[in-house]
Amino acid sequence: MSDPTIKGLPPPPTKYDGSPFRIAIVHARWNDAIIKALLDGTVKKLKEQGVKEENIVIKSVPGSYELPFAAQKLIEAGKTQSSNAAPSMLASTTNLLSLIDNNPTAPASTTPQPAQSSTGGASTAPFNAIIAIGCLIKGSTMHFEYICDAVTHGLMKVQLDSGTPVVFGVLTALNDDQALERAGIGRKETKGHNHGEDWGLAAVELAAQTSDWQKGIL
Ligand SMILES: Nc1c(NC[C@H](O)[C@H](O)[C@H](O)CO)[nH]c(=O)[nH]c1=O
Ligand SMILES: CC(=O)[C@@H](O)COP(=O)(O)O
Repeated sequence: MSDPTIKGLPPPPTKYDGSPFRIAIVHARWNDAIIKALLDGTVKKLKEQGVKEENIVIKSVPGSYELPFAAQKLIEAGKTQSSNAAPSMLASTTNLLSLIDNNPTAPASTTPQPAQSSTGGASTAPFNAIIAIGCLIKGSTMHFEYICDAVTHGLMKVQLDSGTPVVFGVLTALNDDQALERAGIGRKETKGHNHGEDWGLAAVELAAQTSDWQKGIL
């Protein structure tokens, strides 16, 4: 492996508070010993930065090729949940008019509920970031190259089209040891570095920065 004093992700310039955010992780199940280590590293870092466990949604798909589609659908599902949790403005307006008519039988006003329930339960806000986790290991055909290319471009397209950050958590390893070392479970003494930790950091940073940028805060 290359010199760790040169290559790698330095600590973030700002310690971001993850507590307001809702993160979805979608992981492939191929090469599951490596996936499990990556997933553990990702969740550990998310929690270290304050993301609440109830606001971390974890879903799985068979393989990495399914990650872009799943990421797209999870983003849509998060937005659907959010709109379902906030009663429509029409319903609120109707109730307001009923109250003006002094109609005692009118239903109570349906003030839109906050995304975070009053009991502090799981948020129903749209996801602030998606982390797509997979592990592709080169075999003896070109299958590896085609999936790597499709998944990489697919995940990038999902994030640019949706405006929701999608962290690229896909290992593209030429052999087992490369994958094991990048999951921090290498067979050599050093064991390597768990890239899942980097992905958890990236997700909270992009969630925080995107939240500011959407409000015009630079
Ligand atoms: N060989 C690997 C795969 N292959 C499966 C595909 O990702 C996909 O699930 C299948 O072609 C059905 O659409 N997936 C990985 O994640 N890792 C591999 O090494
Ligand atoms: C990444 C893959 O699809 C690869 O593991 C499949 O192996 P093979 O090319 O030997 O079929």
